[in-house]
Formats: sequence, structure tokens, C-alpha cells
Amino acid sequence: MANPGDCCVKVALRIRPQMAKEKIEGCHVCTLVAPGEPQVLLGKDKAFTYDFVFDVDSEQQSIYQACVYKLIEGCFEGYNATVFAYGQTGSGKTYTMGTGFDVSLGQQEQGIIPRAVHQLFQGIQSSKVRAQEAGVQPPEFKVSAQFLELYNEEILDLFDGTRDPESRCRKSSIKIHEDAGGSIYTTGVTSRLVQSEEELLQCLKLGALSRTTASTQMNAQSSRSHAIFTIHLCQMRVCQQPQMNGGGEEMNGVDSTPIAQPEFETLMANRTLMIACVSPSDRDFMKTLNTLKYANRARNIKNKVVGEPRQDQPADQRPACRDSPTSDGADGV
Ligand SMILES: Nc1ncnc2c1ncn2[C@@H]1O[C@H](COP(=O)(O)OP(=O)(O)OP(=O)(O)O)[C@@H](O)[C@H]1O
Repeated sequence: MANPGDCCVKVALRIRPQMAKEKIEGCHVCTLVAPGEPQVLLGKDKAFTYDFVFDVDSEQQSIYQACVYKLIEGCFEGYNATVFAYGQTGSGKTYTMGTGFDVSLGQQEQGIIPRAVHQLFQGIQSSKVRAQEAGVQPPEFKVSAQFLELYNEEILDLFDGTRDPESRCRKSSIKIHEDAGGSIYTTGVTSRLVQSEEELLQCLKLGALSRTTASTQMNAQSSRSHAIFTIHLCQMRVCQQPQMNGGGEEMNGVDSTPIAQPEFETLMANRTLMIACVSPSDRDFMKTLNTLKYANRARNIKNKVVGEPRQDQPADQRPACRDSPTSDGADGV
């Protein structure tokens, strides 16, 4: 039984449509989603339940609305949000998360990252407009990004312009540390400060370009690596709202709205989202089964809510969720 302060990783399952090749080669669909339920049946008797299940015809927009939108909203309250995709090669992770190359795709096909970038900048704009309408000083935000790649157990900095192809094999200077509270952090990573949505998407695109790609039997565009795109949103100045204390101070990552405990718990509970991506074809049955089992285990990972957020606390001293370590995994974006 979970403690009141514990919250689980949310898990969404996404089944991609069959590819033309799979249809031509006579693969059968071996997944069945229960109507109106977040349940999937694999084969005849392997049933799994998740927080969300998206069948083959699900659209990018509906997935974003259902399980990512609120996470990004929470970032304006000072909380971290993590969304990651998991699954076998060619299962739709890159399609679901999106890359900077999505600009050539239609609006409807845009993945999670470009949508999140858009929502972040819209949120910034709305905060400024609200402040202006209220006759107070508009808040200032600092947005920066980092883009890392894990490849052959090595961490590469995708924003490191000095890294020429020959030096790829040399060890990068990035280090992973764990602080006394068990939080993981990195040093030696390039941070790009950006001013606009377009600039952030351009960073994503440039980083994605330098990703180490190698084709695999399954997926000609396969990345064969794990990529982590991190966006830091920092509110530099508190809105001077008459009903608030301490307005106008320079702070890092502060929010302007006190959060009630039930809302806080909801936010924390939604903090980490894993999107398990699978193929519907019977040829991939065993790999899909492994992903479904792993995704099921991930639902039991607890994030520890350490305390209650305080209005006057900088974001980096706020109650934080701590993820239990995950076990083995397949490809991720
Ligand atoms: N929901 C979807 N709708 C339409 N096409 C999709 C969908 N999901 C994936 N695809 C297509 O399937 C192919 C494989 O998807 P994708 O490249 O996203 O897989 P991946 O899991 O990222 O693979 P890898 O781990 O090898 O990088 C791509 O051509 C992609 O456009």
C-alpha cells in the first residue's frame, strides 16, 4: 500500500499503426484495446491495464492533451516534469516524442516536444499579458536547454559544437553525480539560452542532427541511442500582485500562486510519464510482451513527495519527487 506522500509514475501505452511493410508481409494485428478502458489484450489472454492506452488510430494532439498538457502547466508552478518514451526499435518513440525535424510534418503530426515547447512559450506570454492587464511588472523568464545522448554507455553533448566526428570516440567531460538527497545531476553539459519558441526548436533540430544514427534491420531511421532533451524554465521576477507577500524580489524558479495540498499531490502524482510504445503486429509479439510487462512494473515506481511547497521557497529547495531507480530498459527518447 502506498504512503500518502508517495506517487507513482504514470504509464501510457501507445500502439502504432501497422507499417506498409508489415501489411505486405502478412503480419496480423495481435493487440486489442478494450473500448473505453485503459486496457489492452495481447494475443488471446495477456491483459494489461495502464493509466492511458492509445490505440493505432490515436492522434498526437489527443495524446498530448490527455497526458502531457497538465505536466507542462505544472512547470509554471515550479515543478519538474519528465516524459519519456520506451519501446523496441521502430515502435514509434521518435514519432511520439517528436524531433526538430517535425517542422516538415503537418501540425497534426507534431510530437510531444515541439508541442511542449509551444505550450511553454505560450504560458510565458500569457503570464506577461496577465501582469500587464493587472498593472503590475511582467515576470521575466529565462529558458535554457540541454541535449544529451547516451550511446554505447557513453554520454555525448549534442550541443557541443566543438565535438568533431573524430573526437566522438573520446570520452566526454560530462559527469553524472548524485547529491546527498539522492537527486541525480550532471556537470559539464552545454546549456543553450533561448529567447523564443523558434530558437528552442532550432536547438532541438541541430541537436537531433548530430545524434548518432545507424540503421537497423527493423527501422532504417533508427537512432540506436537514448536522447534526453531538457528544458529549464526559470522565472526571474515575481509578479507584484497586491494580495501576495514578497512581490518584486529576484528569485529563481518561483511561482506566483500558492498551491493547495490536494492540487500539489495531483501535480506530483503526474510528474513522470512513461509512454510505452509498441507495434501491433504478431511478428513483434514477444518484444511487445516484454514492453508491456516492463511498463506494468514501471507503474509501481514511487516518487517520494518530501514536503509541501512554500510560497517563499526557491524552486530548487522545493519539495521534490525522487524517482526510484528503474531497472533494465529498451530504447528510449
Ligand atoms: N503513431 C504513428 N503513426 C504513424 N506512423 C508512425 C507512428 N508511430 C511510428 N510511426 C512510423 O513508424 C516508423 C518507426 O517509428 P519511430 O522511428 O518513431 O520508431 P522508434 O521507436 O523511435 O525507433 P528507434 O528506437 O529505432 O529509433 C517511422 O517511420 C514512423 O514515422
